[in-house]
Order: sequence, then structure tokens, then C-alpha cells
Amino acid sequence: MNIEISEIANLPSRFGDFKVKAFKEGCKEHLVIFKKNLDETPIVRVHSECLTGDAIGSLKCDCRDQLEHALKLASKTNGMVIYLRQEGRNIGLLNKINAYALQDKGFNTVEANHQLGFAADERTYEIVIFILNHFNINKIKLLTNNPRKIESLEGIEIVERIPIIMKSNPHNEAYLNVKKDEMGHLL
Ligand SMILES: Nc1nc2c(ncn2[C@@H]2O[C@H](COP(=O)(O)OP(=O)(O)OP(=O)(O)O)[C@@H](O)[C@H]2O)c(=O)[nH]1
Ligand SMILES: [Zn+2]
Repeated sequence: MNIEISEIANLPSRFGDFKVKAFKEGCKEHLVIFKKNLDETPIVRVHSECLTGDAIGSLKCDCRDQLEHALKLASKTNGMVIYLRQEGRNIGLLNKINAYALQDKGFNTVEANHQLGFAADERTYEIVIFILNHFNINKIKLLTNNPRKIESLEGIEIVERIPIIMKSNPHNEAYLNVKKDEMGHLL
């Protein structure tokens, strides 16, 4: 893995004052957002990019609420948010929009991915291990409902899993049910 690593910069935000560091992996540029006095066993959120949710405020998913919750918690507990550029569970924005178009026709989130020739979830997490090693972090409290994330952080001791369950709305209820029933999310 050839990873380019940035300097550390200050990032005052509406959720508190953070430090940021970028990691460039091929064409993907990930961002690590963390507090100056990082906890010894920090709460870590591994967030997958969702432009429609994170930036536009889409109600089709729970991503933006999760991101804001994670940033607030990181600010309060001297934790870290690793923002991974894995748009659409790593099928990319264009394919995700095509998947949404299929969902408009009645396919669920998993079926739509399959229709497009993708697995339900195309993400991998080696870069997270790399980033945590880079920060000399070997023990974390992981903020997630996704068992695949817990299993894939080989070499990192997850001393606690903290659920990140957001209030649903009429637009994302079916999606959250599919995450629970077909993707094994601990909801
Ligand atoms: N392909 C596809 N990706 C989606 C869809 N809805 C959200 N996403 C992407 O899913 C990713 C977020 O994954 P989630 O399944 O919501 O949550 P998670 O990160 O696996 O699990 P948690 O840690 O528990 O939040 C982001 O990259 C979103 O862009 C969809 O309908 N189709
Ligand atoms: Zn989303």
C-alpha cells in the first residue's frame, strides 16, 4: 500500500476544535479528525462517505445523523472519526445513484447492488488498520452497529462496541430494516 500522509492541521468546527490529517490511498483521500489530547483507548468512528446524506441531508439513510453524533462524541471524549472515501459502500457515487434509481423501482438496497453486479457491501478496512497503527493506537472503543467492521480490524483490540443507533424517519425505515435483516447490522 503506497499511502501519502499530510501534515496535521487545526480544524475548528461546529462540533468542537479538532486536528485533521489526510491519508491518500491511490485516488482516495481519507480524512482523520481527532482531538489534540487523544484518549489512550479512544472512541473511534469509522464513517463511510455518503455525499447525499453527509452533505445534502438526504433522509434515505442515517449517515448524517451518525456523522454528527460521532463528531460530538469524539469532541467530548477525546476521540477520533476516520472519514473513509468509500461512497455507496464503495461502489462510488454514480453507481449509488443508479442503485437509488433501482430502489425507486422497488428493489431494496441489497437487491439494487446485485442488479448492478456488485456485492451488497464492497468495502474493506485495511486502511483503518494502517491509520490506527500510524497513530500508535492498538486499543479502541468502536462506534458501530456493523459486525463486519468489528471483524475486519485485525490486530486492533476492540475493548468495547458502542452502538450508534439514530432515530428513523419514514424515508429510511425500510432501508434500516434491510440493514438489520439482510446485512446483519446490530440494530
Ligand atoms: N450502494 C449503496 N450504498 C448506500 C446506500 N445507502 C447508503 N449507502 C452507503 O452506505 C455507507 C454507510 O453504510 P451503512 O450501512 O449506513 O453503515 P455502516 O457504516 O456499514 O455501519 P455503522 O458503522 O453501523 O453505521 C455509505 O458509504 C453510504 O454512501 C444504498 O442504498 N446503496
Ligand atoms: Zn447515507
